Amino acid sequence: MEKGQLRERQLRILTEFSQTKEKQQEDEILTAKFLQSPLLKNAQKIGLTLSLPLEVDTSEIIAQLWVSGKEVYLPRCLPERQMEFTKFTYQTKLTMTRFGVKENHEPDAIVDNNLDLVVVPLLAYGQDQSARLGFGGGYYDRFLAERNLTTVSLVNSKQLFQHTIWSIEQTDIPIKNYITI
Ligand SMILES: Nc1nc2c(c(=O)[nH]1)N(C=O)[C@@H](CNc1ccc(C(=O)N[C@@H](CCC(=O)O)C(=O)O)cc1)CN2
Ligand SMILES: Nc1ncnc2c1ncn2[C@@H]1O[C@H](COP(=O)(O)OP(=O)(O)OP(=O)(O)O)[C@@H](O)[C@H]1O
Repeated sequence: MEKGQLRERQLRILTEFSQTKEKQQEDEILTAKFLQSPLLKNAQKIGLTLSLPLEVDTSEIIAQLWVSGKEVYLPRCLPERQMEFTKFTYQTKLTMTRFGVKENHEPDAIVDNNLDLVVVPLLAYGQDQSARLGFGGGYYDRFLAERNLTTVSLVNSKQLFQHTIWSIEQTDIPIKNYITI
């Protein structure tokens, strides 16, 4: 299957799922599993996103990372599909982007891409090839291609595929670690 075709299908399925109690329950399980994950133990600087409703909810994770004294970094999109991470605290001023997520575009933002762990958002995850399907901007593939960072994805029941049923590209970076329900 072409990526674009599966992306459209996943957007529809995940939007529908986002309105259910099951989605909320899965978010809670994924949050708990992530917070207990050995990947987090020695990680101080964590990169993750502010989730859209159709994505795995990251809000409680961010709150708990702050409580445990870890540093949270959010991506911001730059020209030419580049991306960088900015430090996120309760005081950070955010502005809404056309994509629909808030980002820190303040001139004094603290930029740091040397993260200990990056939680990578997705629409689909193919277990057999550690393959990831995202929104199609190619932001994470470009970002990860330039660095050797530890990555993990949180994958709910609608996002999980035992077999990668879409055609992967040369530039797709596998996400080696995943946590699912
Ligand atoms: N919650 C969340 N934040 C995230 C991501 C994500 O997947 N989830 N991203 C994961 O990568 C980055 C943003 N990804 C994007 C992916 C695609 C387009 C995109 O297709 N833009 C269209 C124009 C849309 C518009 O401006 O109306 C385009 O460039 O053609 C934009 C951002 C960073 N932040
Ligand atoms: N490192 C790269 N260099 C040049 N082009 C790239 C690179 N990585 C990805 N691309 C291109 O960017 C486009 C979008 O990539 P892809 O469909 O994999 O995005 P995605 O991983 O779903 O999106 P995102 O990471 O933004 O969620 C593709 O045309 C792909 O070939």
